[in-house]
Amino acid sequence: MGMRIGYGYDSHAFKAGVPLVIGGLAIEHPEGLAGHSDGDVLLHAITDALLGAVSAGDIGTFFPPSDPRWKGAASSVFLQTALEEVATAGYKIVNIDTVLVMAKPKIVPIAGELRESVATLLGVKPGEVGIKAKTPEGLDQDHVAVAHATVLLESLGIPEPVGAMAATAENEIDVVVKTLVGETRSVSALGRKVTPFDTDDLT
Ligand SMILES: C[C@@](CO)(OP(=O)(O)O)[C@H](O)COP(=O)(O)OP(=O)(O)OC[C@H]1O[C@@H](n2ccc(N)nc2=O)[C@H](O)[C@@H]1O
Repeated sequence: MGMRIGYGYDSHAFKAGVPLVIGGLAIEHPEGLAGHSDGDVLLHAITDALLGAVSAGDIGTFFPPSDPRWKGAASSVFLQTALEEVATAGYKIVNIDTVLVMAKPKIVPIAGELRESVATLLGVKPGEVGIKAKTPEGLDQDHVAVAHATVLLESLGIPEPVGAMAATAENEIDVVVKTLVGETRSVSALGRKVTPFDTDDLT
């Protein structure tokens, strides 16, 4: 059972007159996050963490900021694509952890709702999502929202392709038959050389 780790990061500037959406949740605030899409900094970081975990590129390679199709797009669309990449690679989410760096709004009072929203979008349990926040102290970045995300994946344990399994089984049956009829076995099922068994060794 293989495991893989992914990390994602994003930043967006605050802008007046734009709705604030974080983790798929609409939040009451005088400013929102400027972006080509809905500016959901948290979902963008999570999307990149998922894509990175399966070495599938990044959000910008799938959804270029230059492409007018993604203007004002809901970031759940990007997340959905990343989830499909994870499933196609044969993995599922174990847990995810995030850090939001922003002066305002305060995240702790809405962390429970954020966790529920992100968990629903990811198809995991709220207890498998971490939501934390930091004030950008000493960074002079009060006009910016930053998000970091890490994700742990585990293999779904999808068996080998049927053809390969059949070939292995055929090889193993061949070895068993040859052993039963007394033919000298010189190659194992895995193709490694095996020292021929000599009955004289028993005497
Ligand atoms: C979600 C979207 C929807 O259009 O827009 P926003 O809402 O953030 O504006 C985009 O996917 C948001 O893509 P994002 O990846 O954050 O944008 P950028 O940072 O500008 O990177 C765009 C592309 O350029 C690549 N890139 C970026 C910087 C750099 N020095 N070298 C690069 O090769 C990135 O890997 C990415 O593939």
